[in-house]
Amino acid sequence: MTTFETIITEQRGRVGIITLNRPKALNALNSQLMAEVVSAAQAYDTDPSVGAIVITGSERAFAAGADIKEMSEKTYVDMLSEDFFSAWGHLVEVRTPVIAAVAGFALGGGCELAMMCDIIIAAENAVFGQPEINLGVIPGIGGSQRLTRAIGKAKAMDMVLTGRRMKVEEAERAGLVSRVVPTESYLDDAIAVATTISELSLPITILAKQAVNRSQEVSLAEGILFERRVFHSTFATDDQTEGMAAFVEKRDANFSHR
Ligand SMILES: CC(C)=CC(=O)SCCNC(=O)CCNC(=O)[C@H](O)C(C)(C)COP(=O)(O)OP(=O)(O)OC[C@H]1O[C@@H](n2cnc3c(N)ncnc32)[C@H](O)[C@@H]1OP(=O)(O)O
Repeated sequence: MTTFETIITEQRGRVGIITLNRPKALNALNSQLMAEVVSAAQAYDTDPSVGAIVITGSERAFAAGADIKEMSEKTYVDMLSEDFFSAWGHLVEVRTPVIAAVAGFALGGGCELAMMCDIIIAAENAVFGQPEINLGVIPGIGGSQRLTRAIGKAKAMDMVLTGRRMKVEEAERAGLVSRVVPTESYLDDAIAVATTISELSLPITILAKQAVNRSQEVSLAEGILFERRVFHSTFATDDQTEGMAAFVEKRDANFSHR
């Protein structure tokens, strides 16, 4: 068993849950916390008993950003030689579907962490923003890129250049979040979505995630070819045989994740 200091991990059924646990600092993301998040996510990713991962914070803050106090001590050469923030990118290499359950502040690195996940389930009190401009810096964990892809250049420019915060209704309209749910139940709602995914075929959910993610990287023609080849490959799985047989026989599918 791995003991973490700044996160709590728990498995419920086939769902692995990672809870950020720096409440006094509103879950500010320091290097240790992010290393622990990546390590926990990688461990769940290689565990066949886990079919979906949920990353969450507290009702007050998903995460109020990268840790400003940690960064304030650093020089340009520190940042360059440490390649600061590069290690956080390993989270997007996780193949198992990852859901962000966001309540309260999701600012700066908090918003960027949510955007590294595959689905964002947001509580009614969630607030998103990229306020780095107020600190004399710019987003550094993908915010200028992923936010622009998620909500378009017009709104992303507005957010990044003014540092303004976006309430959840606007975030949903803009396409940043997948679902808005009551604050009282946001974590249960996110776990329910994760449970649904985790009970489907794991190899097929991995392929589905890869296909959607490919659309962010390549041309439409290349993406469609990639999708078709991956679709063909699903016919090499037991779960394709089972899923289609279950439909024909009018029963629930019993996926073996093979
Ligand atoms: C630079 C890159 C690439 C990425 C970034 O993420 S930069 C950071 C972006 N985030 C921000 O600028 C938000 C900073 N935080 C705030 O503006 C406020 O804390 C707030 C609006 C989220 C909440 O304000 P509130 O008055 O309710 O609470 P505070 O007293 O301000 O905070 C409580 C406690 O948490 C510490 N805190 C909050 N955010 C951070 C952070 N990003 N880094 C480090 N520490 C943070 C805050 O200092 C306070 O702790 P102390 O009382 O011990 O100072």
